[in-house]
Amino acid sequence: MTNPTARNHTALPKARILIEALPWLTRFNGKTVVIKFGGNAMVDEELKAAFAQDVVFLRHAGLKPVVVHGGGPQISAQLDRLGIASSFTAGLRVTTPETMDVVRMVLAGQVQRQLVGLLNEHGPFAVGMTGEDAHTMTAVKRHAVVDGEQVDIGFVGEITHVDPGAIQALLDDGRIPVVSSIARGEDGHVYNINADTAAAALASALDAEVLVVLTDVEGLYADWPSSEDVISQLTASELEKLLPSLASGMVPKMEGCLHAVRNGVGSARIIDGRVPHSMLLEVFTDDGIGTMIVPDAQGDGS
Ligand SMILES: Nc1ncnc2c1ncn2[C@@H]1O[C@H](COP(=O)(O)OP(=O)(O)O)[C@@H](O)[C@H]1O
Ligand SMILES: CC(=O)N[C@@H](CCC(=O)OP(=O)(O)O)C(=O)O
Repeated sequence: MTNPTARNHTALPKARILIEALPWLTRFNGKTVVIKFGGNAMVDEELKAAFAQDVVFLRHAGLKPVVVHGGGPQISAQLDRLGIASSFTAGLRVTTPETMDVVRMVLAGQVQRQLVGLLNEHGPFAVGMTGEDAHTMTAVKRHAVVDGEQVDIGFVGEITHVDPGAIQALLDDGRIPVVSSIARGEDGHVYNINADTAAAALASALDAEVLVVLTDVEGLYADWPSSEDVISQLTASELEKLLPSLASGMVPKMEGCLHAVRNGVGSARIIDGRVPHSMLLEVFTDDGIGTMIVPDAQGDGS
Protein backbone atom coordinates (compact mmCIF):
# COMPACT_ATOMS: atom_id res chain seq x y z
CA MET A 1 0.00 0.00 0.00
CA THR A 2 1.28 3.54 -0.73
CA ASN A 3 2.33 5.50 2.33
CA PRO A 4 0.17 8.71 2.36
CA THR A 5 2.99 10.76 3.92
CA ALA A 6 5.40 9.74 1.16
CA ARG A 7 2.73 10.58 -1.38
CA ASN A 8 2.33 14.08 0.14
CA HIS A 9 6.08 14.62 -0.20
CA THR A 10 5.86 14.35 -3.96
CA ALA A 11 2.38 15.85 -4.37
CA LEU A 12 3.03 19.13 -2.53
CA PRO A 13 5.95 20.36 -4.67
CA LYS A 14 3.89 19.56 -7.77
CA ALA A 15 0.95 21.55 -6.40
CA ARG A 16 3.28 24.46 -5.59
CA ILE A 17 4.50 24.54 -9.18
CA LEU A 18 0.92 24.65 -10.44
CA ILE A 19 0.00 27.40 -7.98
CA GLU A 20 3.06 29.44 -8.96
CA ALA A 21 1.57 29.51 -12.45
CA LEU A 22 -1.77 30.97 -11.29
CA PRO A 23 -0.94 34.70 -11.41
CA TRP A 24 0.72 34.24 -14.81
CA LEU A 25 -2.29 32.30 -16.14
CA THR A 26 -4.51 35.17 -14.99
CA ARG A 27 -2.24 37.83 -16.44
CA PHE A 28 -1.85 36.21 -19.86
CA ASN A 29 -5.40 34.92 -20.27
CA GLY A 30 -6.68 35.84 -23.75
CA LYS A 31 -3.37 37.52 -24.69
CA THR A 32 -1.50 36.94 -27.93
CA VAL A 33 2.01 35.49 -27.69
CA VAL A 34 4.23 35.45 -30.79
CA ILE A 35 6.87 32.73 -30.61
CA LYS A 36 9.88 32.65 -32.90
CA PHE A 37 11.27 29.16 -33.28
CA GLY A 38 14.82 29.35 -34.64
CA GLY A 39 16.53 26.98 -36.99
CA ASN A 40 19.34 26.16 -34.59
CA ALA A 41 16.88 25.28 -31.79
CA MET A 42 14.90 23.02 -34.10
CA VAL A 43 17.48 20.46 -35.15
CA ASP A 44 16.64 18.00 -32.33
CA GLU A 45 13.51 15.83 -32.73
CA GLU A 46 12.74 15.58 -28.99
CA LEU A 47 13.07 19.32 -28.52
CA LYS A 48 10.74 19.93 -31.44
CA ALA A 49 8.11 17.61 -29.92
CA ALA A 50 8.49 19.32 -26.50
CA PHE A 51 8.13 22.71 -28.20
CA ALA A 52 4.87 21.58 -29.84
CA GLN A 53 3.55 20.39 -26.44
CA ASP A 54 4.36 23.77 -24.91
CA VAL A 55 2.61 25.71 -27.66
CA VAL A 56 -0.53 23.57 -27.34
CA PHE A 57 -0.31 23.96 -23.54
CA LEU A 58 -0.31 27.76 -23.95
CA ARG A 59 -3.38 27.52 -26.15
CA HIS A 60 -5.25 25.34 -23.65
CA ALA A 61 -4.20 27.69 -20.84
CA GLY A 62 -6.13 30.51 -22.57
CA LEU A 63 -3.33 32.29 -24.45
CA LYS A 64 -3.28 32.83 -28.21
CA PRO A 65 0.03 31.53 -29.56
CA VAL A 66 1.33 32.39 -33.04
CA VAL A 67 4.44 30.53 -34.22
CA VAL A 68 6.85 32.23 -36.64
CA HIS A 69 9.60 29.86 -37.70
CA GLY A 70 13.03 30.12 -39.24
CA GLY A 71 15.04 27.34 -40.81
CA GLY A 72 18.43 28.77 -41.74
CA PRO A 73 20.36 25.52 -41.13
CA GLN A 74 17.72 23.49 -43.00
CA ILE A 75 17.89 25.87 -46.01
CA SER A 76 21.68 25.68 -46.03
CA ALA A 77 21.57 21.85 -45.88
CA GLN A 78 19.19 21.70 -48.86
CA LEU A 79 21.28 24.18 -50.88
CA ASP A 80 24.27 22.01 -50.10
CA ARG A 81 22.48 18.88 -51.35
CA LEU A 82 21.66 20.74 -54.57
CA GLY A 83 25.25 21.91 -54.95
CA ILE A 84 24.31 25.61 -54.54
CA ALA A 85 26.67 27.69 -52.40
CA SER A 86 25.27 29.46 -49.31
CA SER A 87 26.58 32.90 -48.52
CA PHE A 88 25.66 35.55 -45.95
CA THR A 89 26.31 39.28 -45.91
CA ALA A 90 25.79 41.14 -42.62
CA GLY A 91 23.92 38.09 -41.27
CA LEU A 92 21.47 37.92 -44.21
CA ARG A 93 21.40 35.15 -46.80
CA VAL A 94 22.36 36.30 -50.29
CA THR A 95 19.22 35.21 -52.12
CA THR A 96 19.42 34.63 -55.87
CA PRO A 97 16.19 33.60 -57.73
CA GLU A 98 17.42 29.98 -57.54
CA THR A 99 18.10 30.30 -53.79
CA MET A 100 14.68 31.90 -53.25
CA ASP A 101 13.01 28.81 -54.74
CA VAL A 102 14.89 26.65 -52.23
CA VAL A 103 14.08 29.00 -49.30
CA ARG A 104 10.39 28.83 -50.17
CA MET A 105 10.45 25.08 -50.65
CA VAL A 106 12.28 24.37 -47.37
CA LEU A 107 10.43 26.87 -45.14
CA ALA A 108 6.88 26.37 -46.42
CA GLY A 109 7.19 22.79 -47.69
CA GLN A 110 9.38 21.17 -45.07
CA VAL A 111 9.94 23.06 -41.80
CA GLN A 112 6.45 24.55 -41.55
CA ARG A 113 4.79 21.22 -42.48
CA GLN A 114 6.79 19.42 -39.78
CA LEU A 115 5.80 21.93 -37.09
CA VAL A 116 2.15 21.83 -38.16
CA GLY A 117 2.27 18.02 -38.00
CA LEU A 118 3.79 18.00 -34.50
CA LEU A 119 1.27 20.54 -33.19
CA ASN A 120 -1.65 18.68 -34.73
CA GLU A 121 -0.72 15.48 -32.91
CA HIS A 122 -2.50 17.20 -30.01
CA GLY A 123 -5.66 18.27 -31.85
CA PRO A 124 -6.87 20.14 -34.93
CA PHE A 125 -5.16 23.41 -34.08
CA ALA A 126 -2.25 24.36 -36.32
CA VAL A 127 -2.71 26.02 -39.70
CA GLY A 128 0.40 26.75 -41.78
CA MET A 129 0.79 29.83 -43.95
CA THR A 130 3.52 32.10 -45.28
CA GLY A 131 3.65 35.88 -45.09
CA GLU A 132 2.57 35.87 -48.75
CA ASP A 133 -0.87 34.50 -47.83
CA ALA A 134 -3.70 37.05 -47.63
CA HIS A 135 -1.06 39.83 -47.98
CA THR A 136 0.01 39.16 -44.39
CA MET A 137 3.53 40.53 -44.98
CA THR A 138 4.48 42.91 -47.78
CA ALA A 139 8.11 43.83 -48.44
CA VAL A 140 10.49 45.82 -50.62
CA LYS A 141 14.02 44.84 -51.56
CA ARG A 142 16.49 45.26 -48.71
CA HIS A 143 20.19 46.00 -49.13
CA ALA A 144 22.85 44.93 -46.65
CA VAL A 145 25.10 47.65 -45.30
CA VAL A 146 28.82 46.78 -45.17
CA ASP A 147 31.31 49.47 -44.06
CA GLY A 148 28.66 52.08 -44.69
CA GLU A 149 28.11 50.89 -48.30
CA GLN A 150 24.87 49.38 -49.59
CA VAL A 151 25.37 45.86 -50.96
CA ASP A 152 22.91 44.04 -53.25
CA ILE A 153 21.94 40.72 -51.63
CA GLY A 154 19.18 39.71 -54.05
CA PHE A 155 15.68 38.83 -52.95
CA VAL A 156 15.98 39.72 -49.28
CA GLY A 157 13.06 41.79 -48.12
CA GLU A 158 12.36 44.59 -45.71
CA ILE A 159 8.80 44.49 -44.39
CA THR A 160 6.78 47.57 -45.30
CA HIS A 161 3.32 46.43 -44.25
CA VAL A 162 1.73 43.73 -42.09
CA ASP A 163 -1.94 42.85 -42.42
CA PRO A 164 -2.69 40.69 -39.36
CA GLY A 165 -6.30 39.98 -40.45
CA ALA A 166 -5.82 36.35 -41.57
CA ILE A 167 -3.81 35.46 -38.45
CA GLN A 168 -6.35 37.19 -36.21
CA ALA A 169 -9.18 35.23 -37.84
CA LEU A 170 -7.35 31.96 -37.18
CA LEU A 171 -6.75 32.96 -33.54
CA ASP A 172 -10.41 33.90 -33.11
CA ASP A 173 -11.25 30.43 -34.41
CA GLY A 174 -9.04 28.79 -31.74
CA ARG A 175 -6.29 27.82 -34.23
CA ILE A 176 -2.53 28.13 -33.92
CA PRO A 177 -1.09 29.96 -36.97
CA VAL A 178 2.36 28.75 -38.05
CA VAL A 179 3.95 31.39 -40.28
CA SER A 180 6.96 31.03 -42.60
CA SER A 181 9.13 34.14 -42.96
CA ILE A 182 8.47 34.88 -46.63
CA ALA A 183 6.77 38.04 -47.92
CA ARG A 184 5.00 39.20 -51.02
CA GLY A 185 6.92 42.03 -52.68
CA GLU A 186 5.30 45.33 -53.62
CA ASP A 187 6.93 44.67 -57.01
CA GLY A 188 5.34 41.20 -57.42
CA HIS A 189 8.49 39.23 -56.47
CA VAL A 190 8.71 36.96 -53.43
CA TYR A 191 11.16 37.98 -50.68
CA ASN A 192 13.18 36.11 -48.08
CA ILE A 193 12.74 37.70 -44.63
CA ASN A 194 14.91 37.05 -41.60
CA ALA A 195 12.61 35.10 -39.25
CA ASP A 196 13.43 37.22 -36.16
CA THR A 197 12.49 40.35 -38.08
CA ALA A 198 9.26 38.73 -39.31
CA ALA A 199 8.29 37.60 -35.78
CA ALA A 200 8.88 41.07 -34.34
CA ALA A 201 6.85 42.76 -37.09
CA LEU A 202 3.95 40.33 -36.59
CA ALA A 203 4.09 40.75 -32.78
CA SER A 204 3.72 44.52 -33.16
CA ALA A 205 0.94 44.28 -35.74
CA LEU A 206 -0.96 41.79 -33.56
CA ASP A 207 -0.51 43.91 -30.41
CA ALA A 208 0.99 40.85 -28.77
CA GLU A 209 1.57 40.80 -25.02
CA VAL A 210 4.83 38.89 -25.40
CA LEU A 211 7.35 38.06 -28.12
CA VAL A 212 9.30 34.90 -27.19
CA VAL A 213 12.42 34.12 -29.24
CA LEU A 214 13.85 30.62 -28.84
CA THR A 215 17.49 30.32 -29.79
CA ASP A 216 20.62 28.27 -29.18
CA VAL A 217 22.13 30.27 -26.30
CA GLU A 218 20.87 30.94 -22.75
CA GLY A 219 19.94 34.54 -23.51
CA LEU A 220 21.76 37.76 -24.28
CA TYR A 221 25.29 37.53 -22.91
CA ALA A 222 27.01 40.63 -21.57
CA ASP A 223 30.41 41.05 -23.32
CA TRP A 224 29.98 37.99 -25.54
CA PRO A 225 32.16 36.06 -26.47
CA SER A 226 34.49 36.90 -23.56
CA SER A 227 31.82 36.25 -20.93
CA GLU A 228 28.68 34.13 -20.71
CA ASP A 229 26.87 36.13 -18.04
CA VAL A 230 23.25 36.29 -19.12
CA ILE A 231 21.59 39.69 -18.81
CA SER A 232 18.28 38.86 -17.16
CA GLN A 233 16.44 42.10 -17.91
CA LEU A 234 17.03 45.34 -19.77
CA THR A 235 14.98 48.26 -21.01
CA ALA A 236 14.60 49.31 -24.64
CA SER A 237 17.01 52.24 -24.14
CA GLU A 238 19.61 50.00 -22.49
CA LEU A 239 19.30 47.54 -25.38
CA GLU A 240 19.64 50.32 -27.95
CA LYS A 241 23.00 51.31 -26.42
CA LEU A 242 24.18 47.67 -26.57
CA LEU A 243 23.16 47.06 -30.22
CA PRO A 244 26.42 48.24 -31.86
CA SER A 245 28.40 45.72 -29.74
CA LEU A 246 26.34 42.69 -30.81
CA ALA A 247 27.37 40.18 -33.45
CA SER A 248 25.93 37.72 -35.99
CA GLY A 249 22.48 36.24 -35.37
CA MET A 250 21.95 38.27 -32.19
CA VAL A 251 21.71 41.48 -34.23
CA PRO A 252 18.37 40.84 -36.03
CA LYS A 253 17.02 39.21 -32.87
CA MET A 254 17.72 42.22 -30.70
CA GLU A 255 16.73 44.76 -33.37
CA GLY A 256 13.44 42.85 -33.63
CA CYS A 257 12.91 42.84 -29.85
CA LEU A 258 13.62 46.56 -29.70
CA HIS A 259 11.18 47.24 -32.53
CA ALA A 260 8.53 45.09 -30.80
CA VAL A 261 8.69 46.69 -27.33
CA ARG A 262 8.76 50.17 -28.90
CA ASN A 263 5.66 49.32 -30.91
CA GLY A 264 3.21 48.11 -28.30
CA VAL A 265 4.46 44.62 -27.34
CA GLY A 266 4.50 44.22 -23.52
CA SER A 267 7.87 42.42 -23.36
CA ALA A 268 10.27 40.38 -25.49
CA ARG A 269 12.08 37.32 -24.14
CA ILE A 270 15.13 35.54 -25.55
CA ILE A 271 15.25 31.99 -24.20
CA ASP A 272 17.28 28.84 -24.67
CA GLY A 273 15.53 26.54 -27.13
CA ARG A 274 17.96 23.74 -26.18
CA VAL A 275 16.29 23.40 -22.76
CA PRO A 276 13.17 21.22 -23.01
CA HIS A 277 10.01 23.15 -22.07
CA SER A 278 11.95 26.41 -21.66
CA MET A 279 8.90 28.31 -22.89
CA LEU A 280 6.65 27.05 -20.09
CA LEU A 281 9.30 27.97 -17.53
CA GLU A 282 9.58 31.44 -19.03
CA VAL A 283 5.87 32.19 -19.26
CA PHE A 284 4.51 30.49 -16.14
CA THR A 285 7.15 30.72 -13.40
CA ASP A 286 8.16 33.69 -11.24
CA ASP A 287 11.85 33.64 -12.11
CA GLY A 288 11.67 33.05 -15.84
CA ILE A 289 14.84 32.15 -17.70
CA GLY A 290 16.82 33.95 -20.39
CA THR A 291 16.69 37.68 -21.13
CA MET A 292 13.64 39.94 -20.91
CA ILE A 293 13.43 43.28 -22.74
CA VAL A 294 10.84 45.71 -21.42
CA PRO A 295 9.66 49.06 -22.77
CA ASP A 296 11.15 52.16 -21.16
CA ALA A 297 9.12 53.42 -18.24
CA GLN A 298 6.85 56.27 -19.29
CA GLY A 299 8.69 59.56 -19.38
CA ASP A 300 12.01 57.70 -19.43
CA GLY A 301 13.75 59.38 -22.32
CA SER A 302 13.02 57.59 -25.60
N1 LIG B 1 25.76 39.04 -26.99
C1 LIG B 1 25.44 37.82 -27.43
N2 LIG B 1 24.81 36.94 -26.61
C2 LIG B 1 24.46 35.72 -27.05
N3 LIG B 1 24.73 35.25 -28.32
C3 LIG B 1 25.34 36.07 -29.18
C4 LIG B 1 25.73 37.39 -28.78
N4 LIG B 1 26.30 37.98 -29.86
C5 LIG B 1 26.27 37.08 -30.85
N5 LIG B 1 25.71 35.93 -30.46
C6 LIG B 1 25.51 34.74 -31.35
O1 LIG B 1 24.16 34.74 -31.82
C7 LIG B 1 23.76 33.37 -31.99
C8 LIG B 1 22.23 33.27 -32.07
O2 LIG B 1 21.78 33.66 -33.36
P1 LIG B 1 21.41 32.60 -34.50
O3 LIG B 1 22.50 31.59 -34.64
O4 LIG B 1 21.00 33.38 -35.69
O5 LIG B 1 20.15 31.89 -33.83
P2 LIG B 1 18.81 31.23 -34.42
O6 LIG B 1 19.17 30.14 -35.34
O7 LIG B 1 18.15 30.76 -33.17
O8 LIG B 1 18.03 32.33 -35.09
C9 LIG B 1 24.39 32.69 -30.81
O9 LIG B 1 24.54 31.30 -31.02
C10 LIG B 1 25.75 33.41 -30.70
O10 LIG B 1 26.70 32.73 -31.49
C1 LIG C 1 17.26 36.90 -45.19
C2 LIG C 1 17.60 35.67 -44.40
O1 LIG C 1 18.75 35.52 -43.98
N1 LIG C 1 16.63 34.79 -44.20
C3 LIG C 1 16.78 33.58 -43.45
C4 LIG C 1 15.38 33.02 -43.20
C5 LIG C 1 15.35 31.88 -42.23
C6 LIG C 1 15.79 32.28 -40.83
O2 LIG C 1 15.83 33.44 -40.43
O3 LIG C 1 16.06 31.19 -40.03
P1 LIG C 1 16.74 31.17 -38.59
O4 LIG C 1 15.81 31.86 -37.66
O5 LIG C 1 16.82 29.70 -38.35
O6 LIG C 1 18.08 31.82 -38.66
C7 LIG C 1 17.62 32.53 -44.24
O7 LIG C 1 17.51 32.48 -45.47
O8 LIG C 1 18.35 31.76 -43.59
